[in-house]
Amino acid sequence: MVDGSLSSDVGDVVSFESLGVTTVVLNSLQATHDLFDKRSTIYSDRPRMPMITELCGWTQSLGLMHYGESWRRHRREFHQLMNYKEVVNYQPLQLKEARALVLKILQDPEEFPVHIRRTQTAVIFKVAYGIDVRDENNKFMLKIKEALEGFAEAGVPGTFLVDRLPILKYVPDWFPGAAFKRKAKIWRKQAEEMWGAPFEEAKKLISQGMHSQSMTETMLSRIPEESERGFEEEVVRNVAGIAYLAGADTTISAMETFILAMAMHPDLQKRAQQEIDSVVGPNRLPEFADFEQLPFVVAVCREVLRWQPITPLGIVHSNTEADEYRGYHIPKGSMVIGNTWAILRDEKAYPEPEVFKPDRFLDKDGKLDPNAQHPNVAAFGYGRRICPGRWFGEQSLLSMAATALAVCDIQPVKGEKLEANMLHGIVTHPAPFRCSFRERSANARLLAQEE
Ligand code: HEM
Repeated sequence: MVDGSLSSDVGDVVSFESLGVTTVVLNSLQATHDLFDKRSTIYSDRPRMPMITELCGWTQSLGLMHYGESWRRHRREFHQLMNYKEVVNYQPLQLKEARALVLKILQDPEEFPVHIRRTQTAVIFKVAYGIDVRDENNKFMLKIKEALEGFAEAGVPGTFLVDRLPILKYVPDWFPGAAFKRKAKIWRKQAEEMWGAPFEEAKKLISQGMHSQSMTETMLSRIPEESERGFEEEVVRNVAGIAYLAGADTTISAMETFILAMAMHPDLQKRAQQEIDSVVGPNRLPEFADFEQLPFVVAVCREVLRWQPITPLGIVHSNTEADEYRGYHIPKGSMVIGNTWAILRDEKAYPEPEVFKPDRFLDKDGKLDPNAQHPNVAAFGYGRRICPGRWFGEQSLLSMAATALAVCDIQPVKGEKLEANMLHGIVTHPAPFRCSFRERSANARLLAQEE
């Protein structure tokens, strides 16, 4: 194989090599299933990224951890508080914040992306730490912003030579060309503060009895007496921290895409509103128990996740053993990418894939069709690393979407044509767009205010 050159004509598996590292891209559901599910014991690692993990200290991030005992321990702890049964406990908060969100958007429609961000931040901070965070100039938010700037540079494999030549991590800081080590020192300190500050604050509030229930509180209370407290607390800190880092931006993107889709498709929006009106009636707003009778609204949210995948290339996996697949040799430590974009745009599963069409998830009676391919086959990643926050994320999207549909009409700004222009990154967002929000009735607004 030649450096950097594509080496496959098979189509749903592409492999290439660059600077000694093999990258394998899996473009079909079958291929992701074959490797990430059936061979999950060897395809659940993350690639080694010495700059961001070993030097900048992001080893505490569950999303970047190597597959092994520590990852399992963190993942188990996270799952215990975020599994599909437990997330029901967060529904009242999610609904309350969804209602506050539509009111803020109606008051100040131009800033709707800011309000979505603030809402998601508030929800996740409350759930993770029991702390109320309302604006982005809050001390925790500023620390996160600072640390994420470092992450944006150091977390892209290949930006720093040390990712290709890990031995470089041992050169002394003063060595010519070791600017990366001096940068890493600063970013490490920022990352430490980002993970540490809200956790310490939550602990302080707990000890003062001024604290509402949170993941941090529950996890701390479960630490057995006889265990090593320092290590156990570190796990708690890491698990609470990753909830915000992995969960906020992704959910924000989903809600932005929902608004874009509704503004682009007034007919579909009207249908979803009519469904809500007929099931929920004029005297209350949608609640989670209603979703069983709101198949079209649920289908709209599924289509949001499919139409513009939030993580188009997922998060890279790596293999802990050399392997063979469809005639390819996949050396140990390769970068293995599930091409979520290709899977969710597969014409066989999703005819006219570029069209926003919630009906693809419904049967002829308008019910959710169990035979339609659910976007969760790829939207939340794969195998043992599949997103453990997916139930929480789906609940957030459903609650915000249904509340917005019940209370507002979402429309393009007069004279402007909206298109799906996306800004692609690890997390994709719609490029900034404008739209208008009008309250559907004074009564609906009042119901939201009652919260
Ligand atoms: C619509 C929203 C979301 C999307 C599209 C999404 C997507 C993803 C994807 C693609 C991965 C990588 C999976 C893989 O490696 O194959 C992931 C990992 C992860 N997500 Fe999410 N996510 C969302 C919401 C959330 C939320 C709300 C939370 C937390 C409450 C969360 C927590 C995590 C964590 C902790 C990981 C790392 C798992 C690991 O490496 O073992 N995510 N997510």
